[in-house]
Amino acid sequence: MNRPAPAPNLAYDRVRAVEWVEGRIRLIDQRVLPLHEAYVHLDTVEQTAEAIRDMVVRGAPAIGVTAAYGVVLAARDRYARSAGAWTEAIGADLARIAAARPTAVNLAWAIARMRGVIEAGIAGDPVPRLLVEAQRIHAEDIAANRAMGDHGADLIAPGSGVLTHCNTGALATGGYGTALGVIRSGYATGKIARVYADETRPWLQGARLTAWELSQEGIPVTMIADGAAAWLMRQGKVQWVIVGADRIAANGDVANKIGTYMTALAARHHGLRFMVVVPISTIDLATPNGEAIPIEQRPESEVLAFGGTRVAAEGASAWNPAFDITPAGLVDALVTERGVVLAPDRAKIAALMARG
Ligand SMILES: CSC[C@@H](O)[C@@H](O)C(=O)COP(=O)(O)O
Repeated sequence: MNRPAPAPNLAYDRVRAVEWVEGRIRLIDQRVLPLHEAYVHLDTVEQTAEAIRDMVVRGAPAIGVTAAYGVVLAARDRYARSAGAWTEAIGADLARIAAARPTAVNLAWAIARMRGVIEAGIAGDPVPRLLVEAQRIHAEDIAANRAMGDHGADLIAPGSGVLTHCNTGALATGGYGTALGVIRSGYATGKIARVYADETRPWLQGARLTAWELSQEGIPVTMIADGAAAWLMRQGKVQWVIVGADRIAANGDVANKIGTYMTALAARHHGLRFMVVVPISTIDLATPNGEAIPIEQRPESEVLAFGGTRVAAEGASAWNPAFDITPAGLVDALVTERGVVLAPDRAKIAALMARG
């Protein structure tokens, strides 16, 4: 049951989480979607780091793309101040952007790639060369997402139901999406009949962002409270859980949005399959296992309050890790632009990365 090719005005073509527009970074403000479609413009490194930290832009690949454009802003400023000393001075700016959020390795990966271009030597004004590199990173991410969409959809039997967590779509990437890219491709080819989305407390990336992206394209999406996931599985409504990741360690352990681990546990208990969809830039061979992945702790207020109003009883405190670690043993398929790794482990991941 093949569905018609997607219309060009679909959400993933229209929506760009991050764009370079007339010498500035333009971000769609993900804090206020879907109620408002507002944009934030960035001119400086400080603004770039703040926008990443404050979740104006979020999602590992989108953070990486934003960081790359942030390096262009930094170079413009440093070069204008000192054409002779900008390459040393920019080091502090790179460190500042890299420190904005610790878990998504795409941030450090994009900055390292931009640093490589600087260290290779740029004669004269660095902006044109660095902008080309940032735009390459952006375009490569979109192409990777398209390839992952096809690889992941191939694994799914026609007419399946799937559960996803957080937002991994056009908003979280350069465009199209990782796990949501597989869902887009799977829906277009009749593999996926129904999508369930965890609301994803406390930021509600599922309810606000995933539901917004899918409903604009006419892909049926049913929201569930995060705590309903195991019971949904028990009813036989889903055959796959499909998620993205912020970092994959060398042994295949997966850091992703808090709540991912419990869906993986529940999937294994119910005999369902668990798919993790990432670009190669999310795999970090320098991190040996999940225990070595830094987990961002976010403010208590995100859990204690809702929409700025305190909902937890006075006197309660909150523990608010933004991510958790799913052990590699719970992952059935790791999907990348280079192809699929079933039951990923250290040796298979090393082989995937060596393929280049
Ligand atoms: C393609 S996005 C993969 C992950 O970055 C995504 O699942 C996620 O956990 C995002 O967390 P967020 O805190 O919204 O940046």
